[in-house]
Amino acid sequence: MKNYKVATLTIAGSDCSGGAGIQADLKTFSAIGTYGMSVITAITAQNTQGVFEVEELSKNIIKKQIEVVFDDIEPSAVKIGMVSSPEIILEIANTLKKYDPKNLVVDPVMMSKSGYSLLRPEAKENMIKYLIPMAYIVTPNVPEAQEITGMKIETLEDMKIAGQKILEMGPKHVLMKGGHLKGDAIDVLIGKDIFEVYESKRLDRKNTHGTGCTISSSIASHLALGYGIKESVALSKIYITEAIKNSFDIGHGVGPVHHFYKFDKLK
Ligand SMILES: Nc1ncnc2c1ncn2[C@@H]1O[C@H](COP(=O)(O)OP(=O)(O)O)[C@@H](O)[C@H]1O
Ligand SMILES: Cc1ncc(COP(=O)(O)OP(=O)(O)O)c(N)n1
Repeated sequence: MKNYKVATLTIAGSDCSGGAGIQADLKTFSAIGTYGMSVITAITAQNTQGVFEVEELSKNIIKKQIEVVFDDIEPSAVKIGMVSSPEIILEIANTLKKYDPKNLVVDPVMMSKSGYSLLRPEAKENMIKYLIPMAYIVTPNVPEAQEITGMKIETLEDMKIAGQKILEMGPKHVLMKGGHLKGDAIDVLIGKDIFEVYESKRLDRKNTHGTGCTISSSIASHLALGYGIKESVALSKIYITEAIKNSFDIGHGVGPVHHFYKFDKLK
């Protein structure tokens, strides 16, 4: 099901190497079949080997980008990624409130795989206070869920408990992503009267740059297209698994996942 009249918006940081951030989000929106738009919050200088520098944009230009998009093309889903500072988070939350965005997916990005902090430590509080409660779904990985809840997460049972704690912070749903735990790649969706486990074999692949950005944008796209929450997550789990299976061995570090793997089969 594709519908390029259905618009999706990402509010996130730019990854000049194209594997994560805004670039991954826009590729995913297009691959799933929605019309992608972007509000850039920060420019990162990064590649497959790491993040080398970050420059945040002013809260004024972030606010203005959101306003002009919403005043002209109302997105059917919004995904939030890297938001870096307490001031940027507050500005985004206040601006979005005016538009009551549909299907808000909050990926609480904190650190890149290479270990660079993409969220200032003092911004965590605003993330919990303002963005997480607004979300239709929050998609933390294990280290992020540990930071948000303050609990250690080592098992599937811990993931369920942490997910429940995050749900109590106000979002409608929480997808606990289990890619950082040992064993198979198991994600858990928690909501009111919802408890679903999505399981796939752990793929022995080096090139997984952008997995978190990609699955959250895929969920946003599927919600925008009208799928329900369980189906959106199920289809996105299949999408990320195939994108990892077909990932690119480019660069000298952790290469990116393949957002358009489906189109290879058409050749
Ligand atoms: N090696 C892997 N094999 C299969 N799926 C994976 C692998 N690594 C991560 N995933 C999946 O990719 C998605 C993102 O995973 P995760 O690594 O937990 O988050 P992030 O990319 O935000 O750090 C999840 O659906 C997870 O299960
Ligand atoms: C600009 C930007 N935003 C987010 C991330 C983190 O992306 P993620 O999908 O978690 O992928 P990794 O970087 O962890 O591979 C990022 N790197 N850059």
